[in-house]
Formats: sequence, C-alpha cells, structure tokens
Amino acid sequence: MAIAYPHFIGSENASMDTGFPSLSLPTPLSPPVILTQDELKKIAAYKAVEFVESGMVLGLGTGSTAKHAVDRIGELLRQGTLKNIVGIPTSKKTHEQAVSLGIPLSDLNEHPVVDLAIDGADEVDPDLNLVKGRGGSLLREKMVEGACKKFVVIVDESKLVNYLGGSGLAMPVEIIPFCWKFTAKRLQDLFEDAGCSAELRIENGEPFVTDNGNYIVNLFFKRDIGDLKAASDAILRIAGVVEHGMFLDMATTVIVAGELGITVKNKH
Ligand SMILES: O=C[C@H](O)[C@H](O)[C@H](O)COP(=O)(O)O
Repeated sequence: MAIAYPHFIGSENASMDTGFPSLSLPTPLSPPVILTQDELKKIAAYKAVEFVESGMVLGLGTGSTAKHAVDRIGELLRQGTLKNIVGIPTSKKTHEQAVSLGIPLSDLNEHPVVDLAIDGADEVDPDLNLVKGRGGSLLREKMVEGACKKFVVIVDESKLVNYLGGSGLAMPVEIIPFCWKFTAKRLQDLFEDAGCSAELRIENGEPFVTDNGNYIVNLFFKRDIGDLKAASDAILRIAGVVEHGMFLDMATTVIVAGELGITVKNKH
C-alpha cells in the first residue's frame, strides 16, 4: 500500500509529563512523497528509538514494526552512538534478530525492571489500550512490557480503532493445548452478546504453537465488548487460558505514522 506522506510531526498531550522530550507542532519537512506502509512503520520505529539512552535495559518487541526498532538499536550500538544497552527480547524470533545484530541480551530474572520497551500493536484505541499478539508473542510481550517504566508503542495509522476488536480482526488468547476446544467454546460463550466467534489459529495446516508451547484462539467480535477490564478478568478466570492479547493501561506513549505525519500520543 502506498500513501502520501507526512508534512509534519505532531504531538498530542505533549505537555503531559512522560519523561520523553515533547515535539513541536508543526515542523515543516520536505515536500510530500509517497511512502509504503512498511516505510511508515520504519519511521515510527526510528522515532521511538530516539527515546533510547545508553545504559538502558530495553524490552525488544516482536513483529514487522518492532523489527525496524531492533535493527536501528543494533545500528546505533555498532556506530557507538548507544553504549551499554541490555535487551530483553519478547520472542524467540526477536532473540535471534538481536543476537545477529550483536545486541547484548538478558532476561527478566536478571533484570526485573526494564527502562523502556518498544513494540508494535495490532489495534490501538483512543485510550491507548491495545490488542497485541497476532504474531503469537503476546505472553512474553505482556511479561516484559508489564515490567517496564516506559512502554512506547509504534504503529502505522491503520492500527487505530474506535474500540478494541473494532477492526473485525483477531483478538488472540493463548491457551494450553489440553482440551483446547473446550476452552475455545468457553471463550466464545463468554462474549455471546458481542457476537463472538472463537477459532483456533492454524498455520500450515497445523495448530500454531507459541514460543511457550501453547495454542492461540482468535476471538472475532461483531460488536463492542464494552468494559475491557471486566472482559480481561473474565477471560483470565477461565482455566486453560494462559493470557490474552488486550494490553490495558500499559502503553505510556503511542507513535503513529500516517498520511499526515507522525503523531505522538501520551497517556493521560
Ligand atoms: O505477537 C505479535 C505482536 O504483538 C506484534 O507486536 C503485533 O502483532 C504487531 O505486529 P506488526 O508490527 O507486524 O503489525
């Protein structure tokens, strides 16, 4: 997909004390050019990496957007612009990428407090709640991003929704494989009022298996599920559920790259 690019870098709620530098609005850039969706992801990722400082413990996200951020961190380390970074990867895939880039790695056992995590998302609602995990990495992401002081989310504008589930695409739930149909049915029944259908994620004709050896059930909603906290609690009460892909009240900043430029949204 190609879209017209950015005439400015804008900021919403820039006066909020996020600990990040605020951006001025608007800042003229070069004349409009056409950028692909992947180029927009890269722009959001590079903007997020500006928040990285030497000596930080960094949560390294997973997915096509986060990949650009990890590449950029590796590049800045190689150049010597960044020093003494410790990365905590959120998936085996990101672990491999980080190793190939020479980024020093650790884990939450050794570094239980993470300074900053940068990751993509599948959906972002107006309160900066997220759906994540369409790449299957939601559990490790939630553990790492739940341990960080700052969580910067990077998306292109196609990820913005009015309410979670509003894209009509999957809201993933990680479950244990044992009697998965039973667990999937319980999840579907839980959201009957929202017209929910629950489908096991299949890849290459087989159930998709997460880095943790579990399955993913994708939930699709016809209507808004309403109270997200109540929905989260109800899902987690089902035996067999490991974690779900709603990341509520976790993002501190969302960087959106879109047709009109970059917008930085900070949590109230
Ligand atoms: O499990 C995958 C992660 O939650 C990703 O961060 C999310 O799916 C967004 O991925 P992408 O940047 O490829 O759209």
